[in-house]
Amino acid sequence: FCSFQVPGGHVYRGTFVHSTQQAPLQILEDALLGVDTEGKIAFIGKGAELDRLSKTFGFSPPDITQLEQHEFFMPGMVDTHIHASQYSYAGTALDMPLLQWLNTYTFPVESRFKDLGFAHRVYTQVVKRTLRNGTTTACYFATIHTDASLLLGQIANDFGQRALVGKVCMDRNNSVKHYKETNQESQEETCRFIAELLGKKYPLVKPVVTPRFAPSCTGVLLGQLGEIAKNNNLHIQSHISENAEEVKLVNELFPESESYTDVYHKYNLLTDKTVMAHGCYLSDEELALFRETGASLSHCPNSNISLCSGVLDVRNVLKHKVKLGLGTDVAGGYSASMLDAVRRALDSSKVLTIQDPEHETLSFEEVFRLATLGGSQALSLDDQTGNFEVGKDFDALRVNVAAPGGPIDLIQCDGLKCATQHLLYVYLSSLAGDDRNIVEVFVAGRKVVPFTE
Ligand SMILES: O=c1[nH]c(=O)c2nc[nH]c2[nH]1
Ligand SMILES: [Zn+2]
Repeated sequence: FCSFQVPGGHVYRGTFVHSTQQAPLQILEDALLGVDTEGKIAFIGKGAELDRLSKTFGFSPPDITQLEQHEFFMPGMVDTHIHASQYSYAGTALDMPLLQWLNTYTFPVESRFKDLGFAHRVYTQVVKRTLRNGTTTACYFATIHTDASLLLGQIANDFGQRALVGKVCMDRNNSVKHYKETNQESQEETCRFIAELLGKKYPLVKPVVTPRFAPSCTGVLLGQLGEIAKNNNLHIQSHISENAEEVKLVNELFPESESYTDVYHKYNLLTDKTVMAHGCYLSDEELALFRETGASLSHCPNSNISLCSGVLDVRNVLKHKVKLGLGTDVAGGYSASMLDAVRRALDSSKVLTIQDPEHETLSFEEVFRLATLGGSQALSLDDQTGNFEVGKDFDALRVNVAAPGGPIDLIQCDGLKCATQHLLYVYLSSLAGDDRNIVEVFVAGRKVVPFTE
């Protein structure tokens, strides 16, 4: 804590809400939280401990930022799966199932990212939009284009977002001419992407090895990407078992494998730094393999519904002790906001309960954890972010539930002090709080929203 010094550091006083391993929702009323000069949480204590904390950490009362009534801090949200390139057509083209949707809309749009001007426009918009909506950490798919993917890394760094960035790999695609690589190109460009992105030494932006999904990659490429990830100790992301037709196709393309999960496992693509999107049709045996390897799942409920793909049984995934976070999956998911992912996750769980009253519906507290701590665990970044533990980076949203001009009327709280749990509930899951309620966003202690320019 010796690096803590006001004015370099910062102290906040007010209500903090976050999740821990033990509790999906912990509410800390009148807490004091100090951020050191490196952007890490130096201490978190009670307001009543002001004297002791101010002596230990060397700050004085005027240095403290006091939250207003109806405000709280929550951890920044972690989007474990988003296609930055597809933000260019988010909100449209949701009238087909996955494989036809890819061929008809997705591949033609993604092929345009050869144009760096177009890439710059879209990538700037998606980074700003997600940050403004409280995504402090994003795990991005870009496209097959190395230079445009590097540009996405630069833009995330410039705006101060924590990000994993993947140059997409695909050496199999018969539908859109030129939107594929040879096996050799994919391997060489992946190596160039990794070397150049790591060479930038961005503190919060890292490369992630990104085979698009098994149907877009030959076994040879999958094996090479497994090697590259292993040799460089890198994250891996892809898609798995999203849609029934896709699962059938994978069984046909990889007849020697026992399951979709087995395909990735054979090529060393399931590690404790792997995140796979969807997983709607995984068997219990496949989930057991996820658990054994430490690989995680990204639950993308908006996309699952929008493309009529399936409904992930999150409760079953959690029972298997598989790490799980939430993803927007733009543009299969039409919203880039993690608040939407929270609501869709709750709705999807309720659909399962309608189908089977024995199903144990997810609580809003559990989904809150998935959007924050769960996501950081799914990305193996929970040593750095996900909640307000001393030593982690201060990635936080300052939320004002009653923000002027915002979408929430706090009728039930008229004249009363609202219970924090009620405030969080109306903001997150029922009264559709949105970016108007997120008055400030911090990543690693730095205020990144409102934007400075
Ligand atoms: O939702 C999805 N979006 C994609 O871009 C994609 N590619 C393979 N599988 C996919 N699923
Ligand atoms: Zn996806």
